[in-house]
Amino acid sequence: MTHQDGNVTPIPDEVGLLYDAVVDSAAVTMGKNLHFGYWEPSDSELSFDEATDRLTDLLTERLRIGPGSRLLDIGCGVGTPGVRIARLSGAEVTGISVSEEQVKRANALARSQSSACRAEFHQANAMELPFPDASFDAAVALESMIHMPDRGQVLREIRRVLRPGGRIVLTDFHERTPLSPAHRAVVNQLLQDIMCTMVQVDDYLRLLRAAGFQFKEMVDISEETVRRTFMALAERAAHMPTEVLSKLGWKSNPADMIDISGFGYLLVVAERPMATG
Ligand SMILES: C[S@@+](CC[C@H](N)C(=O)[O-])C[C@H]1O[C@@H](n2cnc3c(N)ncnc32)[C@H](O)[C@@H]1O
Repeated sequence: MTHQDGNVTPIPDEVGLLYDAVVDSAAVTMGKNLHFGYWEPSDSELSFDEATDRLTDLLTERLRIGPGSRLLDIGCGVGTPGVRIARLSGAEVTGISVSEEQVKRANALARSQSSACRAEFHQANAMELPFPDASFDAAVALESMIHMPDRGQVLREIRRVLRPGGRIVLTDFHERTPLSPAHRAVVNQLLQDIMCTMVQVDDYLRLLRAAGFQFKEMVDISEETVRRTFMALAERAAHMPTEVLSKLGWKSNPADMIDISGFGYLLVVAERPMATG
């Protein structure tokens, strides 16, 4: 469905088919992590792949998990972040994605690790999580909320499957400053290409409260993520064989996003309150 602002509501089955279709070309463009990189000003030498792992670690620090914890990874991609978190934290990770192909690759990656690394992946829709109440200690949604048709519904589902005191740590795209009509057209094309939407800067406080979460932290990490990620993607796209590029089906060009400062990237942390209700 196309809205007045040009945004299109993603349909989970279609998002899954999109990721199935681009699984190989996305690996060439994005690498093994399907998310933005994170660079501090002092990290000028960090490669895109290192910077995407850095973003995973930034979220992991906030999850407060360790050996014996159970983590739900919502929108697990090809398993790179989930396996990394399992390996480095000792937590037991259950990941879900709507893409069957991604889940196959994620489970193959998990099997290639030592038996001390406990991670498994399933095809499932975050709008209806197939898990019992209070069955996880924490949840992470690394750049998957962007694809959800209803963020409020997903947050309610996450709250349900978290134990009291459990944390959700997520990232999302947001409109950081009002976009000019020309910039909005470029951003909307990108959002349509990858079947996602972005939020307004104050949406999360309302969404979290309505889902019964206690707000903990919200950081705008656009400065550390957006510009350099689009520079890296533009650089890769410029050297990519045309058949790989055409498989991705992008009408947008990452180079056009580099100077759009109104497109932002948010890190959000919330907790299911201890008192249940
Ligand atoms: C941008 S990728 C991020 C993947 C992974 N978190 C990473 O950082 O590498 C978005 C992921 O969200 C998943 N996803 C999108 N909509 C979903 C839904 N409704 N339920 C579960 N997963 C979903 C996609 O299949 C994909 O794995």
